[in-house]
Amino acid sequence: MKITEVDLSNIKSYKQGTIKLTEGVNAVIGQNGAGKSTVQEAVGFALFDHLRLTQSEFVRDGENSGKVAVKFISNKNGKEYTVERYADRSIHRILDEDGNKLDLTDKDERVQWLKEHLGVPESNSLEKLWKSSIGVPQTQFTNDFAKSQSKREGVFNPLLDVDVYDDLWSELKDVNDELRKEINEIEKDLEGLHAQVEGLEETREEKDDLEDDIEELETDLEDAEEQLEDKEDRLETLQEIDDEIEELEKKIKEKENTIENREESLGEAEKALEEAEEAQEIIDEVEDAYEEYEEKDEELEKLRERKQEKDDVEDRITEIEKKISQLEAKKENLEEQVEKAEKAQEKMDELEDKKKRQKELEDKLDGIEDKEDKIEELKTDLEDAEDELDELETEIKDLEKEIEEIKEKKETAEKLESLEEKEQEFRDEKSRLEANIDDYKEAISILEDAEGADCPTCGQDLDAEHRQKVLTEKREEKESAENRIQEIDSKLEELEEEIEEAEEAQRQVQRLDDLNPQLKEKQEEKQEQETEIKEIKKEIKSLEEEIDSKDKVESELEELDDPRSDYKEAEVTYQNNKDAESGLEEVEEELEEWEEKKEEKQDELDEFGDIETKIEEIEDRLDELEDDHRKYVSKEETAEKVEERQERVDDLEQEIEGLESEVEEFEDQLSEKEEQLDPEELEQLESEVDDLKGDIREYETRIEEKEGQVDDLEDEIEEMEEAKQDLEEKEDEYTELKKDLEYGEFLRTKMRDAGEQVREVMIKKISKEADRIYRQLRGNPGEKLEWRKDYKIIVEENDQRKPFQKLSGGEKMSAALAVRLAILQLLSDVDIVFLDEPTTNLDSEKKGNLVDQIQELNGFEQLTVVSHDDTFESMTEHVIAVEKQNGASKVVDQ
Ligand SMILES: Nc1ncnc2c1ncn2[C@@H]1O[C@H](COP(=O)(O)OP(=O)(O)OP(=O)(O)O)[C@@H](O)[C@H]1O
Ligand SMILES: [Zn+2]
Repeated sequence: MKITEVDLSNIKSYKQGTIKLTEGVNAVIGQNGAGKSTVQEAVGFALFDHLRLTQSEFVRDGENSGKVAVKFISNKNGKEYTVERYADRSIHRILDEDGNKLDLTDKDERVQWLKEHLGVPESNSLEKLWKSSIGVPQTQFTNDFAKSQSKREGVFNPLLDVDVYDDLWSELKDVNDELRKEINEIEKDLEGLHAQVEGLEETREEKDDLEDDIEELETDLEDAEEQLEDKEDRLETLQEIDDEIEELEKKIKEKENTIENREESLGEAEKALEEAEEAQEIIDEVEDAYEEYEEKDEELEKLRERKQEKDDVEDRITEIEKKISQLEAKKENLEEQVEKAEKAQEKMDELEDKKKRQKELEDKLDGIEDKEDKIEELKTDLEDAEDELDELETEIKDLEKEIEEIKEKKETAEKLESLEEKEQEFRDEKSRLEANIDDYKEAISILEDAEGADCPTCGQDLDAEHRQKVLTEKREEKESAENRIQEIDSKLEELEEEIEEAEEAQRQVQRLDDLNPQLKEKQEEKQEQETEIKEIKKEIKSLEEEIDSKDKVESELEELDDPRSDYKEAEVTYQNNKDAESGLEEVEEELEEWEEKKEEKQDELDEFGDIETKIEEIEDRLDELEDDHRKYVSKEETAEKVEERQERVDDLEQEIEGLESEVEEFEDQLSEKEEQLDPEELEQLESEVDDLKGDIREYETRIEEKEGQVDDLEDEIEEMEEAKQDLEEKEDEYTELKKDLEYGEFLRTKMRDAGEQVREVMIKKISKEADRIYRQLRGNPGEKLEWRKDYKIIVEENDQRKPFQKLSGGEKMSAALAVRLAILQLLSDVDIVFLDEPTTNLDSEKKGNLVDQIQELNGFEQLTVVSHDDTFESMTEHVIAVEKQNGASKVVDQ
């Protein structure tokens, strides 16, 4: 097996890095902190399921997750696979050469697959093998050997696979203990079963005895039953005769009862007959009185009906009278209303003219008041118009004044042209003078120059005198020109002012073209305004004349004293009462009708006459007749029954006769039967039958009792027989278990011994190989290494034995390395190893030995050294240099 590539993304200091590894020795070289150990850690994480840190710590700071991908060649089939594992994400998968994901359903399957393809024995754990041999972390390398014995066992026992035996030994204890427990339980069961089976024979005998008793009892029972049958036959015959006698006696008694009953009825019937005959006699006496009473009673009935009719008529008359008095009240009320309406109408007629006059006057007054308002309005208008006129007059005056002033400026304005001409003349003169001054200056400067040849004025030779003369001349001329310019300038200043004034005057004069028409317009407006004022005044005057009559109108109105209101009041009264007249006629008609009705009813009432006296008379007569009438009524019914009651008496006498002859006949039959029966024999038989029945009942109960006992015993026997069967089975099982336990104990001892033996053999082999490697590393044939069965390392040098703790740092490193390499070679098919800083504490000679030795170690396909020591750089085939640049690890050389 060999790893070909380790690919890191966002792992620890790596953003992205790919480390290619080859067969043989690889050296990952770099400064402290460059990112070397990370490569080894990544392999442990992906292939061996081991990470010293938490996954989050493994992820590059600031990232959410990181990824490791390790490519390797399988031990099993030589194919290349890629194992991908993410830190901080639960993805762990294996891809084949074509990048297809292998179908491994869970962690167990994945671990199984990895073990097969990495060459790790099934019974070893990936993680433990990695930690103890393949990729031992730097800190752990020598430490494991310096630990206490039990800690050492914890590390190395599982590796040597001897735990299996120990596990078996302790598991077998559980099995044996379980067997012992079962044996104990069975022993207890057996004890119980023995006790149960003990009484079986005795119980069987008891049951047989009971069955004999039952047989005897059954024979006795049969005898008794036969006797009983005979006796009962005879008893039956006798009892039949006895029953017949009893029957006859009963019949006789019944008939005699009936006779007694009928005789009683006969007595009652005779009494009733007598009563009926007495009643008939009374009726005959009071018959006449009864008939008169009935007649008079009927008459009274009729009279009372009549009297009711009369009362109804009287009630009706009272009602009519009530109606009449209501109508009369209504009539009176209406008459009052009619009078009110008539009076109101008269008043309205009376006020009609005055009302009209009031209206006329009021209209007139309204007109006058409107005119007064109009005058007020006109007066305001007049004031406004006068104000406006004043304003116009002022404006006209102002305009006239302005025009006058402008006219005065006309002269000044007309001077402008000549002033401007004058100005131009001065300016021309000034510029001529300025040109002259320039000429003078030139001449003066020529003259002042001593070398000058000719005179600039006359052209003759310049002697000193001439020069002085001309110079003075020129200077004077220049000065006078300059003076003249000054003069001109002051004149020009004055002129300038005058021109300005003239220009201003000219502007004013031009305005006259506007001002004159303005003045004319205002004057016209003034004239219009004056006409308007005159008209307004005229109108006011005419209106004031028209309103002179106001006082007269007002005093007439006051005198009238508002006839319209009185008229209105009368009108309202008339409206409210005007319908009363027609209402009154109706009421009068109605009243007449009711009076007629009353008269009719009164006639009707008179026709009835004096019913009341007649009723009183009849009532007196009825009082007299009442006693006899009552007697008749009370006896009438009884009297009618005489014939019927006579018949009843005759019937009863005949029936009694018949019954008496029947009784005689039954008595004859009875004495015949009594001769056939002996009462003593009957009594005897009855008591014998009773006794026999008692005997039979007793036999039956005793048999039942015994049978119950037999049933109980049978159940008991069955149970015991079952227990006996159980007992036999349990005894077989017991023997079997005892044998198993013996074998278990045997196996257990053997296991313990075997584990120990296997371990010793393995450690001896490893120790021998480690000794070889150690000597090679140290390069000193005098040193010897022994790895003892308690996993202690002892080094012997020149017959001096040194335990691990006493070794120097370099010796410790070499010794630990030797043992670990030996373990790997002998215990697994894994032929790769990572060594993190193996040269720590070694001097340069030992370093050289180590490097040589590592090169030559046989049995390893791939060996990767992680180191900051550059000794490896010169000595190994494949060097991978790792460096940190800007906080990220980089593979710089490989
Ligand atoms: N999660 C992380 N993110 C970024 N950097 C990290 C993270 N964890 C550790 N490091 C840094 O990564 C760098 C590389 O660590 P590594 O253990 O690989 O160093 P090394 O090269 O083996 O050094 P030494 O020789 O000292 O053991 C260290 O500087 C470490 O501080
Ligand atoms: Zn001159």
